[in-house]
Amino acid sequence: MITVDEARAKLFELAAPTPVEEVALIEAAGRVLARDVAARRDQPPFAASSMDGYAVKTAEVQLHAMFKVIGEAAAGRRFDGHVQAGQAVRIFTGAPMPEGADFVVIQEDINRSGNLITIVNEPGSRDNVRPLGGDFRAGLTVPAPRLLRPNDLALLAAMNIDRVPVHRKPVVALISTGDELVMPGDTPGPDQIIASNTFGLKALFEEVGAEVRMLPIARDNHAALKMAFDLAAGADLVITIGGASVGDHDLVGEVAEALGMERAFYKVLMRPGKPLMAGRLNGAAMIGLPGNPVSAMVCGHVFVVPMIRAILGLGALAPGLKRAELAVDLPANGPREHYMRAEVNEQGWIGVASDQDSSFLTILAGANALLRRPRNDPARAAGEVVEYLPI
Ligand SMILES: Nc1nc2c(c(=O)[nH]1)N[C@H]1C(S)=C(S)[C@@H](COP(=O)(O)OP(=O)(O)OC[C@H]3O[C@@H](n4cnc5c(N)ncnc54)[C@H](O)[C@@H]3O)O[C@H]1N2
Ligand code: MOO
Repeated sequence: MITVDEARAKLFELAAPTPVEEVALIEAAGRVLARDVAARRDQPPFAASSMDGYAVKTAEVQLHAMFKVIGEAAAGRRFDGHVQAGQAVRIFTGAPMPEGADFVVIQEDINRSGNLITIVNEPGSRDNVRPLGGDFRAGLTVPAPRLLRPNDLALLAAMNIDRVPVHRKPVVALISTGDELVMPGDTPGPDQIIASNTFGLKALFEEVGAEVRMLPIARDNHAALKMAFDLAAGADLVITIGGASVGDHDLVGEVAEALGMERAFYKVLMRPGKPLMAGRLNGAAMIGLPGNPVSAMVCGHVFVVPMIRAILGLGALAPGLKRAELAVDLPANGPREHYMRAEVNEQGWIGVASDQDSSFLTILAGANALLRRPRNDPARAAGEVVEYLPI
């Protein structure tokens, strides 16, 4: 058996980044920028007023000074003349500064009578002018790779970039396997349960930018599993759930190998998630997740999410762990790295769920963290600092 880190490294070897495609900026939220993009203009493209008020010459700004208003500058419509000594231009936020003026006295500090204004409050030294290119100059790059967040989209729009090069969304095919499974809403037979894993995993993988195809449930026989793999053709990543262990009906590895799967590994020193398998199948990466619902979700967080990020060009990085103080004592851990369902409270203390059964979804849904116990970690006392993966 290999360790969690070794398994993740082997998964990263199977994770080829998807090709680059161009999408409209309006579609680019959550996509991964694949090439540096450069601003097409300066922002602001002219010195602009940052306040509503009156544009004047700095040298003339003092309490009780008087000016004659000779025109107006609004956002989108500049004042064409030149401001001379003793003159002011009515100006609004975002408007280009008129030539000859380099200070905006805010209107709250002005008394106006007809075309005459007087500075009636101490105007201070802030000129209220945004210099040309103060935010960015043409040519400033947004470097790739970068997961495009809402703030990035606003920046790219301001840079006048209407199309962006991004990695194509990896297509993930999800296959539940098992005679016991029916879909939510169906009527299960007396020995059947509802397929739950695919729903959690689909949401998890879509959250990190994959396009997920949920395939029909495959029954526990060679023909059904083969058909499921056929339906998965074209996916970048084929993920099966269940049938990974050692029982007589656990056929996934057997069928995948008969179809040409080159195995990268089988079984990981991990709890839950031991019977994890991976390999390459017809040019796609293939992962066989264990069927236990919590095991499948934990493997999704610990392995598949980082792998999807790598396929998206974001690099081969383990998921970021955080630290918290233990709220309880913990016994020594065994030889498998343990991901315990846990809850971190607002004070930064972490407590573990009392039942760590790898099939209990109520406990997983109530957790906000997976507390990571390293292999053979000694007993830990309340107050010690431990690592966890936020979920
Ligand atoms: N003799 C041994 N038995 C088992 C071992 C072992 O080492 N020796 N490992 C155990 C561990 S650990 C796990 S985890 C499970 C994993 O088994 P499989 O991957 O073969 O999964 P199944 O047997 O098909 O299912 C296990 C469990 O999960 C339920 N299941 C499966 N798929 C779904 C789904 N899509 N949605 C909801 N629930 C699902 C299934 O009904 C079973 O209850 O093996 C242990 N056994
Ligand atoms: O993957 Mo299993 O959970 O170790 O029960």
